[in-house]
Amino acid sequence: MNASPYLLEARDLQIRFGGVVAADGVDLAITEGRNLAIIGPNGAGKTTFLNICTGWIKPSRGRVAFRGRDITRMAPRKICRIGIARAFQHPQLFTEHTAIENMLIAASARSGRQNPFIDMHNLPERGEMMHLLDMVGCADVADRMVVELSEGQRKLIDIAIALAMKPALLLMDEPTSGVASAEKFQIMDILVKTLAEAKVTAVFVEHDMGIVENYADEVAVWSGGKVQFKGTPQEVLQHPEVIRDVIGGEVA
Ligand SMILES: Nc1ncnc2c1ncn2[C@@H]1O[C@H](COP(=O)(O)OP(=O)(O)OP(=O)(O)O)[C@@H](O)[C@H]1O
Repeated sequence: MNASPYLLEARDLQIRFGGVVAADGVDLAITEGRNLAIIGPNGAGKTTFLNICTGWIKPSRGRVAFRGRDITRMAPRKICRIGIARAFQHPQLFTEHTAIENMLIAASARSGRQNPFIDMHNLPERGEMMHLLDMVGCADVADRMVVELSEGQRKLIDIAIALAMKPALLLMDEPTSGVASAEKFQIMDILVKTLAEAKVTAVFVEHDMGIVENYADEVAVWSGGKVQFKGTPQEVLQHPEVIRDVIGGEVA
């Protein structure tokens, strides 16, 4: 039973790498259904937070709970199985395979059926994987080699792979980085709609304030290894310290 009102709750996270304090008492609560953007200057500890939540880094102090369950010392594979998926800044795809083949490779890994001689195209998950590609608007490129696709399409396929794990929470590092400006909003439209349909809450690190303003329900501002503010995009993006330290503009 989930005794916590939050989907994910981080309390007092601390980690240092040599002389660098990458998390210095991080406190953050994420509510189910409220997409959260993480913003902040380079080196503030944003990616470190995602790494702690996915089990890749163990904090020296503090606790992370997912649906009230302590996951601080849990292995990444187990964290993924209980409902936290991750998508990276650079999509982790096999570029010399087609989009559907990438989906089917992920389906094989999910089921633990990693036989190199298996007839991938006849896997029972093919229908499900085509449906996921369809959800992210990539069904028409299912048989195209990933190397031929745009960065935006690769990002969407990477998200479709993450959704194959049936997560409740998807953590993304800069979902629109490397995507042509004209394509960014289109990608985010598809992404946010797909995640809402799949009932997945998104947390995304983002440097583009236009994306934050349009697609986040809440924004957490990272600075010096901790969360300095949290609020709606309207509240946060007009905060004088955020304008000065993160957006880099003149304070009115
Ligand atoms: N594995 C590591 N070993 C040593 N130092 C690290 C490690 N991971 C992160 N750091 C350092 O910790 C600090 C926070 O890094 P992190 O990548 O979390 O910041 P960030 O806010 O995501 O930055 P950016 O916006 O540039 O991606 C940085 O100074 C970084 O160099």
